[in-house]
Amino acid sequence: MATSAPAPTSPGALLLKKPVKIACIQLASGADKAANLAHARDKVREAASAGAKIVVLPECFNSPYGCDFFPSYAETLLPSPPTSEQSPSFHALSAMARENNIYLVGGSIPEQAPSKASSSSSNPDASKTYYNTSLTFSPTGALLASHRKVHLFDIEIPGKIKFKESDVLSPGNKVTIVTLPGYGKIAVAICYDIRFPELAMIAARRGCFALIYPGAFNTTTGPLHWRLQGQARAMDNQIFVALCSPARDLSAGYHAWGHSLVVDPMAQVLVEAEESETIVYAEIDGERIEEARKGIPLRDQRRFDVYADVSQGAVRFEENEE
Ligand SMILES: O=C(O)CCC(=O)C(=O)O
Repeated sequence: MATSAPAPTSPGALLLKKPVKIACIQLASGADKAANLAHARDKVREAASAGAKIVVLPECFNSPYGCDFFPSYAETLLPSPPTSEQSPSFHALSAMARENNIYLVGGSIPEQAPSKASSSSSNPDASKTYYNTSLTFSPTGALLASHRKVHLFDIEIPGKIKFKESDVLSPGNKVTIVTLPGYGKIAVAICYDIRFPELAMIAARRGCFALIYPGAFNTTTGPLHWRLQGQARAMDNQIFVALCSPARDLSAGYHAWGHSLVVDPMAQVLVEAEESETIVYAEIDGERIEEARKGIPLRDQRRFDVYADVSQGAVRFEENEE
């Protein structure tokens, strides 16, 4: 992993080299992992048949969402590639990307890795570290990038919602920028990561054309902040933003907000789902980024003599080669 980055893309270059159709699959999943993977495969095929070349799945698409579920659904991803016993989801996602000739941002799955801490504890789970991890695959089925959720979802709004991912999960430690050959760069982060504008700003200043967040907001914070966060990250960075949620399942312990959406660089919502299973599509075009940046030229007006440029300095990031 690098701790500094190449110079940001120069103004004027088209960050998205050609228009592309993006799809967010608002997937209904349940407790049966194999069934979830099979269902995801059908829906990815449907999205690709409709012409999408970048397809996004939701956070924890192969399991119910909740701290109690992470250990039992977790898969081993390293060393990469894992065997199909270690990670059926890795192989299913790779096949979905390859079969449909698409870029696939594979939502997220619980990952388990050997713990760096001593395994002498009597608690068997103390020998493992768990992450909430998103895998992105190329149209050949090759893994392009892996993002471990950096900001864990630890909140308590009395009487409404309490969630503490850090009871079970460990945080990732980098910004993830993925080059999609033929198109340009996207950034991938997961759900609560969207609340930290620094991460989005770093990715945007490194030349991404879109920020992609598999997420699973809930029925308390969803109506308050989901769309607002998507529009805010788009507005601040003059970039496309896609948020992909699971469908809402009122029989599950966690009620996802749904409302998967795509926002343009002027912060206009191009498409937004309701709460049930669906696929939302948007045609996105790099000219829209240039238009937004020409009209409101934030990129030339920044005052790094007054405040720091968060995209420079001690930034931990990972970027694949084109
Ligand atoms: O930020 C929020 O309100 C929700 C975040 C969340 O659900 C998550 O990180 O999975």
